[in-house]
Amino acid sequence: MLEVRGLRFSRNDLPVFGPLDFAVATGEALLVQGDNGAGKTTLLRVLAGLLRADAGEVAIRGETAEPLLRARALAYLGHLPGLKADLSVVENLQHLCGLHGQRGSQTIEGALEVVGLGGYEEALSRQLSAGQKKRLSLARLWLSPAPLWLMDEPYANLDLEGIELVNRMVRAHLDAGGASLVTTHGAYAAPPVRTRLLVLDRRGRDGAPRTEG
Ligand SMILES: Nc1ncnc2c1ncn2[C@@H]1O[C@H](COP(=O)(O)OP(=O)(O)OP(=O)(O)O)[C@@H](O)[C@H]1O
Repeated sequence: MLEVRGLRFSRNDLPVFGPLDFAVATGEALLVQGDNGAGKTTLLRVLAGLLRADAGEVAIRGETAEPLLRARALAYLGHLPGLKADLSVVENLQHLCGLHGQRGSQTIEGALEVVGLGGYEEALSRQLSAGQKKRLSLARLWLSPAPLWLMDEPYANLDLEGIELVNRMVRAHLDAGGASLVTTHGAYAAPPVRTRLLVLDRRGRDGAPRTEG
């Protein structure tokens, strides 16, 4: 699904990560681990095409990841929910599905039930708690037609049931032929699925990242 070769990123001439080489197959999750500041978010933002790498190649299903292909193939769940505060829960999902597309087999109402937000359809997103906002972002991911999920700390702000929800969603997505990258600094759970491990490490900045799995 995803193949990365020699991927390197620096800020103000200071290396953040890389060069990194890794691959994620269909049906697999890649767990990206590292301490605060190790570069996990930066890596996901580079893969999503939101930041430009200094060097390296990213291929999706064997094709160079040009912007249009990234837009079709990747769904990014970031730290910030990217919601419109004055739109309702349903309106937010309609807006996001308009921008990013929608899986034919899913409805907005169904996705809200999946993430435990049934009954909140008309609530404004600014009225939601942090965990409920995360659940709304997860509903957006659930509706996305993209096969590769980039999930930045998906467990943050979630209660135990929410952690189980993320695990169920990742498992279902992989079973349906998807793949996923999940960052964690280790304080949260990890999906109990077939998982590769990529450890980003501040020592990686001198060119020695550890890749396992
Ligand atoms: N917008 C920015 N401008 C300048 N430096 C940044 C910016 N965002 C991140 N950094 C720096 O880049 C490095 C990697 O940050 P990144 O957010 O990728 O780490 P992380 O592994 O996701 O951390 P955390 O676990 O705290 O979320 C850090 O040293 C951080 O200070």
